[in-house]
Amino acid sequence: MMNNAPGSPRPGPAPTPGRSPDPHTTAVHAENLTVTRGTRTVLRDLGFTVPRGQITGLLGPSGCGKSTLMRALVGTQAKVTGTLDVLGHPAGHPTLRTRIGYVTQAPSVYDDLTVRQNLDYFAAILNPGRAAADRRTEDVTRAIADVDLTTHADALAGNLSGGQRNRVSLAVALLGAPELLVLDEPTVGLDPVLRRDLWNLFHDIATDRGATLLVSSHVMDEAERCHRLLLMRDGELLADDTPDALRTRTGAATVEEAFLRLVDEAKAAARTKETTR
Ligand SMILES: Nc1ncnc2c1ncn2[C@@H]1O[C@H](COP(=O)(O)OP(=O)(O)OP(=O)(O)O)[C@@H](O)[C@H]1O
Repeated sequence: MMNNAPGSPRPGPAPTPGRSPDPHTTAVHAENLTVTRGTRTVLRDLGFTVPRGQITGLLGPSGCGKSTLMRALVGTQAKVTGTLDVLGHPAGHPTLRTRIGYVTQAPSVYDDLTVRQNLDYFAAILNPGRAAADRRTEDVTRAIADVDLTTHADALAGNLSGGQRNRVSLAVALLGAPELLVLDEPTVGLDPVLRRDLWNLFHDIATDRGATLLVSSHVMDEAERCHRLLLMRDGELLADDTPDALRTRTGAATVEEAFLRLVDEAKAAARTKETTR
């Protein structure tokens, strides 16, 4: 749990025992989560939980605060206040480093190394020493196959397409078999076949490995592929529900339509509040 003073440079542990849901079933728990960037409050008073072993989609228009929320979760965002627990620890806790895989929007790969060399490098950081050499080779080969880059394993990362480079970053995140994968818009720039294959991989990772995935997107049709959704707009949470429940509750045929109805409801509520002041 975390209750940071505004302006603190990093989320720091300040446990409040007994208030969080069971960390065996809950991967992320947030209460009154607020983030300031510069002089702007970009996340306002968020409260939600992310269940373990499922895919939760973080959806909302560009600039609504998805990346900021992900940065707060992995402990790289300053000026975070409120409660944010991740895998039973305050966000940013050192023991979380090897338990979370985080893929940013900008692929973090070395252009002058091949795909395999990139993976070998990160595998050596995760599992150093000669004794782990065989395990590293296995892990690297599996991660490259997971993201469907086996035929490009010996290509220089600098010669790959944008989508392929994104997949190298994803393979790096998969190396340590993380319990929580935080993926910031992983399907941007991918063709429909690769998008489908990646979503199938996300489901395999959740089902076969029991991992939790938090995947951001501003493409609403990807919402239908998630077990649960966090719908955001302007730094606020509009909904925390399953796609089915959202459609039923709003009487909408699609999640996109449900989102638009929730936006209209929020605007109407804000107008009512304004006129009754
Ligand atoms: N360094 C910064 N200083 C001040 N404001 C910032 C900074 N970085 C981002 N912001 C603002 O914070 C808000 C949330 O940005 P964020 O990148 O989290 O949105 P997003 O939903 O991930 O957008 P996208 O889908 O385009 O990546 C935006 O309004 C953005 O302008």
